[in-house]
Amino acid sequence: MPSLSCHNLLDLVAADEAPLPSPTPLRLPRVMSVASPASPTSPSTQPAPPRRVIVSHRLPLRAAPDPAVPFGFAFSIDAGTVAYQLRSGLPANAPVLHIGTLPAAAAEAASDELSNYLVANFSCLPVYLPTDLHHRFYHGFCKHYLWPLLHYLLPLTPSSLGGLPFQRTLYHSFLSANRAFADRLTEVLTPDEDLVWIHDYHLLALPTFLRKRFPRAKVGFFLHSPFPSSEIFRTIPVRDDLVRALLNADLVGFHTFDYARHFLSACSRLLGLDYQSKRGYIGIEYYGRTVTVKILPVGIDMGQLRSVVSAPETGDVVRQVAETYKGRRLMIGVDDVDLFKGIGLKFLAMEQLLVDHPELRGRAVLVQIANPARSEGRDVQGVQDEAKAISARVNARFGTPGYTPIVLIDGPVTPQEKAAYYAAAECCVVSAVRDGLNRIPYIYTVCRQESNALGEDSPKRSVIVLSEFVGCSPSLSGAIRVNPWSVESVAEAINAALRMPEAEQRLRHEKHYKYVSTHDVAYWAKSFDQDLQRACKDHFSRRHWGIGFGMSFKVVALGPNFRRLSVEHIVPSYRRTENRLILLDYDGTVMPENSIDKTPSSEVISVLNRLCEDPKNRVFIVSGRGKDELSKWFAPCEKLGIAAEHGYFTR
Ligand SMILES: O=P(O)(O)OC[C@H]1O[C@H](O[C@H]2O[C@H](CO)[C@@H](O)[C@H](O)[C@H]2O)[C@H](O)[C@@H](O)[C@@H]1O
Repeated sequence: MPSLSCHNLLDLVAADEAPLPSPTPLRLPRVMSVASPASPTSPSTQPAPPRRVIVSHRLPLRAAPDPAVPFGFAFSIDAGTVAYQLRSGLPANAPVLHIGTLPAAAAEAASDELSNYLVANFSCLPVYLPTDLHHRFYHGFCKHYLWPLLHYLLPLTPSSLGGLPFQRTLYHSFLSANRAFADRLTEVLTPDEDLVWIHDYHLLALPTFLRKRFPRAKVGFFLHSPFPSSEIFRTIPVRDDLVRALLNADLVGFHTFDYARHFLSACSRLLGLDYQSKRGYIGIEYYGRTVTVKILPVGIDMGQLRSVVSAPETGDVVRQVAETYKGRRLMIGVDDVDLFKGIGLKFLAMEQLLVDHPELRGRAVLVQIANPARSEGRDVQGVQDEAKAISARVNARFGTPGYTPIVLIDGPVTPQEKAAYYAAAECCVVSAVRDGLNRIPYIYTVCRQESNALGEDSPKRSVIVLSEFVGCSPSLSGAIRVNPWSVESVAEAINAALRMPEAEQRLRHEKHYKYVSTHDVAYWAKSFDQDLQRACKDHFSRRHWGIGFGMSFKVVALGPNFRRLSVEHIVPSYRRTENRLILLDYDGTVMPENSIDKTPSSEVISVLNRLCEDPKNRVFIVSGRGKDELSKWFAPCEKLGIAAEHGYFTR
């Protein structure tokens, strides 16, 4: 029976954590009129659209140390983050509030004054996590357990490179951090108005904490990482908690059909839940709520990228790069340094290319830009060491004076320099062994199209060699798809790319550009935002009951006419009624769920017979149990109807 659950039980998960410093309640109005900096002010007669609360692990901020300014850091918006870019798809006059942690460098600056300053100037409300908790949450549970696992890396041995085995204490840190986000939201949320959009796997548990406090809150969640096959996901010791947490959102978004499919199969296999597809929407029925599943990959910020590509300094670098690699076949790769980007495999493919195609020696060049590592540990060091070792070996084997086949750039590279390399390269190689989406091929396509640095009239063309294990693969049908684990196939794909006739390159490029430029980040955000509103439209007409303890908390949503049965209601109705149909489930209804002897007691038989004696009654037992067992048990109740095996047999 639904009951209001104890408020404190969810907090028990943090029992073995040092208590979080109790946040001084922030003096912020629940509804704030902080509009997006880019937004025009709404006309005073029109009510502002609901506020959008964007929750991500990190705030979309940069922080440059500067002792001369208040708080010791010069803060600015980090326009390269999806959390910021998505604003372009939200209604222009909708207030926006970001919630997340400070940039790592500025963590020590935490204070209430800073919070007020960041809200007033950037619409960013920081979540302050104690350093140790933040470290165990992010570098411990997130980066060394959950993230590798979502990318199909099982921690087979305690010393596995990259993935650590599940540790309950780290999981508790993860929950504590998620709870701290919920605490912050609780201070400022207007639950019946605001639309909350949570981002990525770091905050997978947040919907449960939030739903517990605000049963009617409008909550969307987008997973930027892959959702792996349920065979992988079900190895997580707390798998049910995490699936239930996602189901506490109203809308759950994925980049690809496959990720959504794996999620649906995890719901089915772990919780026995089914889904329905109606009018293009996938819905999972969960305790009276319908959780909508959305499939739409993130896009890029076209306006921002265009301004980088068209900057005069970018044009200068494009010409320099073109000059440096004149007469060569230039390819580009840009990857974060982590286990899944397959940089080492890419370099091996480059070596294989030069072995198999001597005519490309002295000509083919791969410029590989390594973005700074986002994580720490032996795994990241291992990737860096391996990349350096393989490139050094290939360069020693095939390099000649003035010719270096693999140019590894692992120092800082400005967005303009990156754009210039993309614009100058005739092919882009992405060989990640697993990646949620990977927007590099999108950025490459746009840079090739929009740069005019090598002459206005030069025809636009590009070729992409793309791993089939990354999320953008299904949307780039003109790419040469490869299995990155097969070094020979990648080498052959690169060779095919370099030999592709220009006309074909142009056709493929056009197709990609058309897709990328129309499915940009604004398109994605707008679509998610609209679907979130649609998914929450019934919230007001339903009544909500919280049930379950800790991470298994969920909300039961009931229609307005739904009443809890009570003896006071039933008896007068029963007496008034002339013709009654009484359908009784067996296990858990007629007999207690936990009774060891499942045979109906003599009391049950007698009550059923008394009900059946009344000529106004028709009484049925409806059960999944077999017909033989039920007919034997209820032989003494001759007038009782039986629907056995979920109605397949009736008596
Ligand atoms: O390293 P983290 O702080 O844990 O963040 C994980 C990654 O987040 C971003 O990538 C993810 O979102 C991208 C856009 O949806 C998607 O292309 C990518 O596949 C996802 O992994 C960020 O861009 C990465 O650098 C982070 O590693």
